Amino acid sequence: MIQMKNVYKKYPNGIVALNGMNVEIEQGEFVYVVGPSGAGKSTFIKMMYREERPTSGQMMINGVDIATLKNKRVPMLRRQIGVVFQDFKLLPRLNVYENVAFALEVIEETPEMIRKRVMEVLELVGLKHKARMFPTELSGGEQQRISIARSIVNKPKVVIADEPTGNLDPETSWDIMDLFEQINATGTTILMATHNREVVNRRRHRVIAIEGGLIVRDVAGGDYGYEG
Ligand SMILES: Nc1ncnc2c1ncn2[C@@H]1O[C@H](COP(=O)(O)OP(=O)(O)OP(=O)(O)O)[C@@H](O)[C@H]1O
Repeated sequence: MIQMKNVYKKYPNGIVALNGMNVEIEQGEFVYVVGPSGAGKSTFIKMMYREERPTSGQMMINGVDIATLKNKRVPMLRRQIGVVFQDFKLLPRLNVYENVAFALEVIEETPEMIRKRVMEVLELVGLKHKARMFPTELSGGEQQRISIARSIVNKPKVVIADEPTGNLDPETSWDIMDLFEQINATGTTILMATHNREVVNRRRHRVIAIEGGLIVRDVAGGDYGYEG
């Protein structure tokens, strides 16, 4: 479970990105985070995997306050959380297999276990046959599939996605959404910041709308709610 209590974030340049946020997200929920540009969506999401720290307030994940978590404990936290970005962030010198295996190799799993699990997630995203290819040889949609495979290889409880369909055409975006729904159906929490109105309106889930660093709307099965 994710719980934010009075989370306030002021960047060193003086900008207040989060202005006292309170939210609770239960295990297994699918949550969209929407709002205008600069509203604080990315900052909100970055709090969840300790990419940024609150200036004040509590940021709890499964009972642990990650706002005050010691740096040496952060890798442990990140193992429970998968992250997917708009621009994929695959390592260009590693092939598909190696990109996905990387997260497991750093926690020293056995080679047999790594191989089995990597092939399993590549199969799930439909790209087992491209395991030896490099990121530059793949389409945007395929690269995003690989980054999703990488995000779930550790069997995290939560997958956090910041604009995962932002660089993809509409048709590919639906395929990517299907994958997130499939992952959610296994009990994994999905938290997704998005500007994709079509997706939010057609695949209904909880919607948290942020404006000026505050939650202005929080509705189960809500719509996108913004024009343009
Ligand atoms: N690293 C940073 N240093 C200073 N200010 C920042 C930093 N990151 C974001 N901001 C500022 O914090 C505010 C919120 O930014 P954030 O990226 O969270 O918004 P967003 O809702 O994700 O926007 P977008 O939809 O455009 O990605 C903005 O005013 C932004 O300029």
